[in-house]
Amino acid sequence: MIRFEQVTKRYPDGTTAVDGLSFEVSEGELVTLVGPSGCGKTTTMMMVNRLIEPTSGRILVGGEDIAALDPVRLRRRIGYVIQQVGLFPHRTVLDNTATVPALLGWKRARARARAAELLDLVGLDPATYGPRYPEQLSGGQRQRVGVARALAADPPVLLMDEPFGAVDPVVREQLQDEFLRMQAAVRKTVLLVTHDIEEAVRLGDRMAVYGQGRIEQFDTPGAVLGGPATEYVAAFVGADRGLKRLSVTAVEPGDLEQPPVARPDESAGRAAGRLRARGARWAVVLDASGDLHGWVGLDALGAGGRVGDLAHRMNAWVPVGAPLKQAFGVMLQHDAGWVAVLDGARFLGVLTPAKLHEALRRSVDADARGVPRGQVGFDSVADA
Ligand SMILES: Nc1ncnc2c1ncn2[C@@H]1O[C@H](COP(=O)(O)OP(=O)(O)OP(=O)(O)O)[C@@H](O)[C@H]1O
Repeated sequence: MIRFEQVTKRYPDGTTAVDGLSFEVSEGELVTLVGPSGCGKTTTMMMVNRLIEPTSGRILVGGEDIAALDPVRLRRRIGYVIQQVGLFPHRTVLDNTATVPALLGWKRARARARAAELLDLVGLDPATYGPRYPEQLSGGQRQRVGVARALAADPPVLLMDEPFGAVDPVVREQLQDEFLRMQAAVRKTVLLVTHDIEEAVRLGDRMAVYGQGRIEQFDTPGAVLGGPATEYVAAFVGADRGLKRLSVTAVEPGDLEQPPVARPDESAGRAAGRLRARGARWAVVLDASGDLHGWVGLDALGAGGRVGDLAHRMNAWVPVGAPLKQAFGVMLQHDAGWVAVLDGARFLGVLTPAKLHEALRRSVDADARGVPRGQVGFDSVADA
């Protein structure tokens, strides 16, 4: 969808911002460009919508050499989100969002209807926020409007330059989550510039790690963390890259242990006997179709009666396909030695710290062997 062929940009003062860059972004793929300040990320991105012209080489978008296209028409096919959102202060949020459709000559009613739909998509209620002015929004909300505006004319390509850079870490993570959910639905071809390695790992289907004006490694986050191509990349991704892998490795059914099971209508005494026989201290409570009802401890079963009346709600759970990092977080939050893994309402098993470690090892080994990351990703989380 976006293809760089030996692209070099030299500024008039002699600075070589990018040097012989070649890479390709597939349709519907999100590629993050990450690297230290001044390494050429923004220059790379701005050559795609011709805000900067390359010195040599070719860039193709949708198979067409963009040098031959009218820049204004090209830009209408490319959404652009920047850190200083650049909303028009005297226009309402709704009109800001409708900017590009209006430029494209859409009828006012249609442009506004589309803008309302987009605000909704980025999590802003159009009735509440549409009539406001940008200064009446928080930084995170402004950022969302920036994304909505970029998507308004439904461009196939989205360029994002540090789109979540201007907000605090908590809001930032929230915006990233929302963006991933949205991207799973709209599947744009996205180039996203960031200097934050965590963000690059979290958001990218693949990531390009920049050295000075060059890409040092272009691969899935798992592969970059598991096998940095150069010393430089290893230093850049950091000594804690094992930890970062938690974000890109998914919980899979094969990682799970099966605790004893009790039925809600079963007598407490019978269930307690089974637990003792297995040397277990608790059981999951599942109904006949395998849906999770809760859990029950051996101590509670001493009270007698029916298991269903003694069971606790299961709070420590994650959907299958969730990143290990999320599972680990839930484990810590509930101070539990395990976390239940569900497929919809159906109970699949529990992830224990030992199994979490095994899963991490599996992903390191798989990447070392060059095996693709399977179904790892956030779409599966968003769908769950
Ligand atoms: N108009 C210009 N004239 C001369 N040099 C420039 C110009 N714009 C950028 N550069 C230089 O080109 C190099 C790459 O800049 P670029 O903005 O692409 O980096 P970046 O990786 O996006 O950095 P940052 O993360 O700080 O935004 C830098 O050395 C920068 O100083």
